[in-house]
Amino acid sequence: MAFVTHYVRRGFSSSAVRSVVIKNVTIIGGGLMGAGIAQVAASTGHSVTLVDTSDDILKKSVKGIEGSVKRVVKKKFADKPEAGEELIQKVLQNVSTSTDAGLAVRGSDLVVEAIVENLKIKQDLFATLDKLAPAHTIFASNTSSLSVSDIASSTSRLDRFGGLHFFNPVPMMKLVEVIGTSATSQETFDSLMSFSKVLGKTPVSCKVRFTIIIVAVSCHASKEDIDIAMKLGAGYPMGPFELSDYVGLDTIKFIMDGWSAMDPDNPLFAQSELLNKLVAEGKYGKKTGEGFYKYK
Ligand SMILES: CC(=O)CC(=O)SCCNC(=O)CCNC(=O)[C@H](O)C(C)(C)COP(=O)(O)OP(=O)(O)OC[C@H]1O[C@@H](n2cnc3c(N)ncnc32)[C@H](O)[C@@H]1OP(=O)(O)O
Ligand SMILES: NC(=O)C1=CN([C@@H]2O[C@H](COP(=O)(O)OP(=O)(O)OC[C@H]3O[C@@H](n4cnc5c(N)ncnc54)[C@H](O)[C@@H]3O)[C@@H](O)[C@H]2O)C=CC1
Repeated sequence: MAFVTHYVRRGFSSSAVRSVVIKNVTIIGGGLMGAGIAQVAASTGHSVTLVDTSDDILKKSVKGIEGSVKRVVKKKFADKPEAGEELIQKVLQNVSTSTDAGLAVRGSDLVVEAIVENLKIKQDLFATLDKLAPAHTIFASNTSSLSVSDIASSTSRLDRFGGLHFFNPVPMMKLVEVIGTSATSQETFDSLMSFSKVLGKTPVSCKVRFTIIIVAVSCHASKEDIDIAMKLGAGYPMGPFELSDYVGLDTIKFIMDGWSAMDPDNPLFAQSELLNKLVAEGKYGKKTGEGFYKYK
């Protein structure tokens, strides 16, 4: 572990703040987001351990990382194939995998959690890791919709806990939302901001909402018409149904159910029969080959 001292402006005054230099990162969850976060962390020189529940899933994650970094290289190093090959090798060397989260966090400066969007499961994971990770290790959740304070409450390191909300696809999307709870220390917050910048991202401190997706799944026009309207009329790169398939309908349902539980009378969060049906049939979107649209 190392510290740097730098100056931040808060209001009209500046104050010296230390932030943890993050070198070793454990990422829990090797799905869409975890694999993407592992890729960008590895390509910016971090030593990454990617954790999931089985070796088969992890093999798929690493294959996905390799495929994605090759896409980046094809664009970025079109004229410099050797530099491109070097980056591919660097990423693959910097990523190791494990099915033992407790073991993986032992040498970590930062743990980023990107598992299923379920409060109890995230709390249980962090409660276990809290007992095993070194005292200095910062914990961060990539949650889309849950309260970071609620997740952190299962640990005894409230000051070293925050949200790091990346966007999908992680290698392409520049934004990272850094979320500090009322208990997050300034040092932790600054460390998460610095880490995001080192990854080449633009960190901001704010909350996220998916009103467009929610309005779309509750709406009665055809999905094709809504997607075309949002792309051609509003300049969105993907329409809300395409984007829902891209995010994962299982994740969208976790988010909507969570908000519905918090605000049951809000018609925006009313159950969508179509969404429920697709999820019940295992049609989660692009990752399973079918969601609102078919991808096979
Ligand atoms: C749920 C949450 O909590 C928060 C969220 O993340 S919400 C989701 C936020 N994300 C968005 O809104 C994404 C909206 N979509 C987009 O920005 C774009 O459609 C996109 C960047 C995903 C793809 O770009 P595109 O131009 O539409 O399509 P596409 O031709 O597939 O990609 C262009 C290039 O981007 C790059 N690219 C796209 N996806 C990539 C990936 N996963 N890895 C690496 N490179 C990628 C590649 O260079 C690709 O070129 P090749 O196909 O030749 O490899
Ligand atoms: N899909 C998206 O566009 C975005 C998702 N998020 C958030 O990121 C998190 C992950 O989402 P995705 O990557 O899309 O999900 P995903 O379903 O693609 O991947 C989740 C992975 O976590 C693994 N996992 C589940 N429980 C685990 C445990 N206890 N220990 C280790 N691994 C475990 C699963 O096997 C799976 O591989 C969620 O909180 C989601 O809300 C945030 C931004 C965008």
